[in-house]
Amino acid sequence: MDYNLNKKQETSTRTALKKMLVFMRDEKRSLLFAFLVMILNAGISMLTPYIIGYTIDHYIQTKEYRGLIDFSVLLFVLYLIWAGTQYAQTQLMGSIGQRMLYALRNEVFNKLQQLPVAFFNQNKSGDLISRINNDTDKVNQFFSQSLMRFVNSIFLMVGAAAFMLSIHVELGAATLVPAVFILLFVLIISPWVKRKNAISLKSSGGLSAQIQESLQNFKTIITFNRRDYFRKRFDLANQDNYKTSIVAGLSNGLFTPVFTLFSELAQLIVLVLGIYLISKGQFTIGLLISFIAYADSFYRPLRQIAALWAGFQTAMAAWDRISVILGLESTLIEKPVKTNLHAIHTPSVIEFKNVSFQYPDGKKVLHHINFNMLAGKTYALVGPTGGGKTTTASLIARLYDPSEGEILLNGIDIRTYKSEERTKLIGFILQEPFLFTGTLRENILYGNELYKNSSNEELIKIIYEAGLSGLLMRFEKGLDTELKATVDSVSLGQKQLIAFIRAVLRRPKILILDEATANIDTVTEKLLEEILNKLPKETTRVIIAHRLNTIENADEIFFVNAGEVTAAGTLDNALDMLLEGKRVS
Ligand SMILES: Nc1ncnc2c1ncn2[C@@H]1O[C@H](COP(=O)(O)OP(=O)(O)OP(=O)(O)O)[C@@H](O)[C@H]1O
Repeated sequence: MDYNLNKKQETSTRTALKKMLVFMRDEKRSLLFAFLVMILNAGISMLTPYIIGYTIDHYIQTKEYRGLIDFSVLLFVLYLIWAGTQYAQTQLMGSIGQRMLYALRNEVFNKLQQLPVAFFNQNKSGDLISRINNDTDKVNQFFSQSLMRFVNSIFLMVGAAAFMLSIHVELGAATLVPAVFILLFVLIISPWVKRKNAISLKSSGGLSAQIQESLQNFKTIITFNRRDYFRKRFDLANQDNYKTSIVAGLSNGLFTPVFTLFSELAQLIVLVLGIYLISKGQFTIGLLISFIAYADSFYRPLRQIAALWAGFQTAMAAWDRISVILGLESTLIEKPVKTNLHAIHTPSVIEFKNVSFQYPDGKKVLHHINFNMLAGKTYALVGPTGGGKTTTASLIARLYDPSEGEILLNGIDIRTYKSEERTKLIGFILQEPFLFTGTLRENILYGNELYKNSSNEELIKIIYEAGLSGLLMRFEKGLDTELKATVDSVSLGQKQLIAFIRAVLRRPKILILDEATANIDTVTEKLLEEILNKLPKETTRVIIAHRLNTIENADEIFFVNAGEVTAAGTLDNALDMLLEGKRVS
């Protein structure tokens, strides 16, 4: 499956909105309450111009000041309620927005946890971080700050239009004509504006990926004195971001002047037609004052919508970028179990049946491979760089699924195992082990359900029994040694030791070591070998190594190259195959 997020099609605003509404289901009650408060607020805004017009016509022009006082008190009370509801809706929508942002970030992050390795191969982490942080924030900004004003404006407009039409149908209709042009303008231009915003957000993601890449590789940059290279690349990404942001800004800025122009036109229509009607005796001054206020109540929110519309388009573009992640499904699904797990008795712990594999966008790495591995045996995978050893091991651990063929784990299709079952059975020490920020204890118990509640004393005893105490002693503060994910506080060799303890303590049935001793001194390597020998006798070991001395005790050696996995027989044979120049084709 193609997981490249930047190749995914953008969706229409309507589809995006529909998806967003599904996401808002948990906030239904709070939103309903906020909307009720909003209606009350908008209702008061609608009523006050009418009361003012009424007061002018009935009490000021007739000089009945008693009524003027009563209506002034009424207006004051209404303004107080208006202020209270204004505050309440800001608070309500602000907290709904924050809750949604929290839930949205969680949802995106959880989705990332479910996606397979292929997804992370195809997307840059900087861009993903930008989607989780920047894009969710754009959506939140719209929700917490603009949505309320947006809806409020719509209520005000509908109310104002209704009042205008009920006071004088012809004058009301004439006042609303410019709004029709505004609507047409919005319909025509919005998709283009959204696209410009999407390009700008994509470029922000690219910039973030660029920053992340150079921060991650700062040592190489300094060693090769290639600061200029990364500066240039950064400069290019920054320029692109600058240009696309300017275009997005310009397109966003189109709404306000057009809206303002048409709303001024509407005011002009009201004044000219209104005065004409008064001169004909068909309208009163009080009604005209109310009418002007209503026209303002209609077009002021419209101008506000103009300002918010750009934010809405940005939020929709950001939402698109988030929802493509949420819409992804892992292709590494669990197949329904076809066979009773206990019914199968096979000596093969792993079996490749006619397996072919190709990376998305990559070439075919394995062609119709068949081999099997027996319980308790040690297997070595050797071959030239880029030959396909790590790929073969990754398939054993189901980091990917074969493009063709089948892999059996204990005689059953590996795809039928639940991920927790499978990871319990298979331990994989990667070429570049990753440590998390935390203590050594936390790092070695990562993903270990067996000992997660053991005390330090119990754990030390377990480590001792597993023969791992020699490795633990390499760390001055033992299990309490503080480790950091980003800082080189531990050497690569030490990281490999930690990954080794981590994998062995999970007591897997298959232990895969991918160049796991490449950065370890010979004495420690001997120690690792002893530990490997101490593993329960049914544990299958799969060792990938370039240093042939590490695999001399293997029961079987597979030569992996040019799409093939061939049993090499003896170590000498494997050496010959390597020297015979059987390089990657
Ligand atoms: N994530 C990936 N996407 C696309 N192609 C990949 C990916 N990982 C590896 N490859 C390609 O697959 C082929 C086999 O790579 P693999 O890492 O399995 O080789 P290897 O034998 O383990 O090499 P090494 O000894 O250097 O670790 C190479 O041509 C490599 O470029």
